[in-house]
Amino acid sequence: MEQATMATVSDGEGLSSCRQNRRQPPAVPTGYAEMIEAVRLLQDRIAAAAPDEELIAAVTRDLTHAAELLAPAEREEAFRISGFSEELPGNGSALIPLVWDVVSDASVRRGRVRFGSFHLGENGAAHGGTIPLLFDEVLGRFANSDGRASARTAYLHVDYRSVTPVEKDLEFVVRFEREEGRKRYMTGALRDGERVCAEVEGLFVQLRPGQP
Ligand SMILES: CCCCC/C=C\C/C=C\C/C=C\C/C=C\CCCC(=O)SCCNC(=O)CCNC(=O)[C@H](O)C(C)(C)COP(=O)(O)OP(=O)(O)OC[C@H]1O[C@@H](n2cnc3c(N)ncnc32)[C@H](O)[C@@H]1OP(=O)(O)O
Repeated sequence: MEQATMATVSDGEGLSSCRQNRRQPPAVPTGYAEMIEAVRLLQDRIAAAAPDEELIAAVTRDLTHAAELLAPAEREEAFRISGFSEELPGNGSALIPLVWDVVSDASVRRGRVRFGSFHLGENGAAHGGTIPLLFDEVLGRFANSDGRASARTAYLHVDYRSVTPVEKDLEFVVRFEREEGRKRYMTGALRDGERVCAEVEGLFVQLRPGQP
């Protein structure tokens, strides 16, 4: 059975140390990645469809059946897989736009991302709320990397420079700018080829002991 581990960590200021829960990466069962991929495909197909009543009834029946199948497998957060497994594309979350080909050194992380029809706002452009969602995920993971104690997003400042197309492979770059005590400053950009779609600046603050 999986267990959250306790790690001794610095508070970043060298004044004291604290212990915070760090969950172990979950074991990923065979076929799990394919299940999440099927959810992504479903989200995109529903977003892109204008189904007739007969099709709506059939899809609703099958989705309800799938939800019933999953109900007995529900677990406490510490034992869940979706969104927590770095070995899965998009960390196994169907909410976050699909992220892959991530390469990183200590200060720069790059990767590719694709927004689907599920993330459409209008006129082929991604919904404005999905871009901070991507940035929170990729900046947040970088801010929490290399065994650092858990940090939460204090702010994300997003500049929308040009439209972000859905159903197209894009590139992102994230920089770990600096750490000041508990504060971790990050920047990033999302690009469609040479064109900058959005830029971000984010602050992540390390949690104090016992802080929820
Ligand atoms: C979706 C949940 C994810 C949870 C992640 C948690 C742990 C991560 C563990 C593993 C991670 C693996 C992957 C992570 C992937 C994605 C990460 C996503 C992260 C999130 O998506 S997380 C959800 C959204 N997030 C919140 O739900 C935060 C709500 N909020 C608070 O929990 C507090 O607000 C907090 C903790 C932020 C600070 O509160 P606090 O009491 O601990 O600290 P305090 O206020 O003393 O600030 C200390 C110094 O930061 C400066 N400071 C603070 N806030 C500032 C601001 N907004 N602007 C400018 N400066 C600011 C102060 O000015 C002071 O600066 P100075 O020391 O220089 O005076």
